[in-house]
Amino acid sequence: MKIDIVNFVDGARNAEGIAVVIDVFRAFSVACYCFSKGVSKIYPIGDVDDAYDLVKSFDDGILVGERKGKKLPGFDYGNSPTEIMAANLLGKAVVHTTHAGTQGLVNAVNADEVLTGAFVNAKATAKYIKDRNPDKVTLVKMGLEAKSQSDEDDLCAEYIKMLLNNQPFDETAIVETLCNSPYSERFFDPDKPWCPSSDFDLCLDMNRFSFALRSIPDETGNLHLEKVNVDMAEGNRW
Ligand SMILES: O=C(O)[C@H](CS(=O)(=O)O)OP(=O)(O)O
Repeated sequence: MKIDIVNFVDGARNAEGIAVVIDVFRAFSVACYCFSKGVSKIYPIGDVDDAYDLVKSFDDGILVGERKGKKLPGFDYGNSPTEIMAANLLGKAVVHTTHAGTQGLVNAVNADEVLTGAFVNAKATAKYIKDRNPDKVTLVKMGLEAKSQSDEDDLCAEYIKMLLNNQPFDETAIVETLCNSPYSERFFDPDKPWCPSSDFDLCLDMNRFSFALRSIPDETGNLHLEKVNVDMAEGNRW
């Protein structure tokens, strides 16, 4: 299995094999928490106006997402796992647009299969890939605003790569590193209430979920995320 690590929208566009689009803070942590709250579907969208249009086609649709970290006008929830955990989302269709994460999914058009990447389901994602045994895996780090490197996505890519290679990785050290990272400061800044410290904790709740999220087009051509439960006991070497 050849594993490449690439960056941002260009990296997503050129990703081959199984692509894992990684966005720890916060898009793909949020997506996992949405499924844990019983949403029916998540539609990752690039353009904000497309999100406003798409949600109108659902009786039970809600808008989740951000630009510059803040909830968008008319949206039901920000890109915040804390908000998602407090919401009643059973059966809702989530239309999700974010500055970085969802841009990677909509641009990963050359991959055979596209998955989301986050710490909350990293082992399940790696196990899913190992079971598929692909020739090529591309780990796409979306970083800050899909423009610059960020510690959490770099570490998550390294972590998934080590899991795929059956190598040990100190998960406690990941959390410690991120506690002291400048990329985590916004979660502890009283002037940024849209990034609560509980989001930091929820995004770093390592391997809380035993499912992978696949991004696949539906019959109308819109992408949606599909939850794939992964048997973590059978053949689990971690
Ligand atoms: O909502 C977030 O935390 C980020 C903001 S930014 O793009 O990294 O500045 O959005 P996401 O798309 O989840 O990375």
